[in-house]
Amino acid sequence: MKTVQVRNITLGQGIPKIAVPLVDTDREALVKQARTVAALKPDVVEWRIDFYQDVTDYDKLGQTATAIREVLGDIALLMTFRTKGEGGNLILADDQYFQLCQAIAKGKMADLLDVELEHDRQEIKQVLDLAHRNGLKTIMSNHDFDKTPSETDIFSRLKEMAELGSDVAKLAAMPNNVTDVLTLLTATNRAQEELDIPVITMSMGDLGKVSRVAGQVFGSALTFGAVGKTSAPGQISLEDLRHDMADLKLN
Ligand SMILES: O=C1C[C@@](O)(C(=O)O)C[C@@H](O)[C@@H]1O
Repeated sequence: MKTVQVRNITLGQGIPKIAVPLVDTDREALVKQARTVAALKPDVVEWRIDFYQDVTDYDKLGQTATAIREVLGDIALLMTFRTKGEGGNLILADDQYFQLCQAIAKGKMADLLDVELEHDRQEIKQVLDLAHRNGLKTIMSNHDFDKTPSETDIFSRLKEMAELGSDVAKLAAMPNNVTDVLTLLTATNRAQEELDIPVITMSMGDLGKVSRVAGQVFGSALTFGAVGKTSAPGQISLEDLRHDMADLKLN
């Protein structure tokens, strides 16, 4: 598997990296929370801009990104607009979604840009290319909040992300039983063996918590941990995650 370097972290190597989401709605609260999170030194901070009140005002978005960036020091910043259908907070028409991604890339607002798979594939390719030309790395993502797709489906979605040219492929799915958790883990293991980009997966909810701590065993390169508010069901606190992952570390 190829690894991906972002600032001083290497995704796809060693113990999974930890990303902490920011879900506040205004600049002041975001900068305050970013300061609290930065002091805890996670590998990545994910700004969930679908919660930000001025997300469609690109000047304000850029200014807030700069303000967050200033308090993060060398911690990598991931910017994510999660659409409502994939568990996010807002609906955006496809053209607005891509305009937003383009503004983030052109403005070099982040180190990493989340791009969802369920959009027009040609537009996706263009936005990935634009991000790369502006020095951003990309994480393509796909979410199913109701169920867990089949192993073949999970694998082919992750593979498609790699084929589209993303640096990293991510998939989160909701399990309805233990077999679903195993399905996600099996697909993850296959993807990390067969794809040449790092893979991030998680099984959500309580049943899936095991997948959030055992990434090193099954092949997920990063896990999301909360400081205060969570951004998805089943997310574990940063503190517990660190503790549990240290216990499970492979030597
Ligand atoms: O894609 C993901 C993964 C996630 O949904 C989770 O389940 O931890 C949390 C989101 O904030 C992030 O964008």
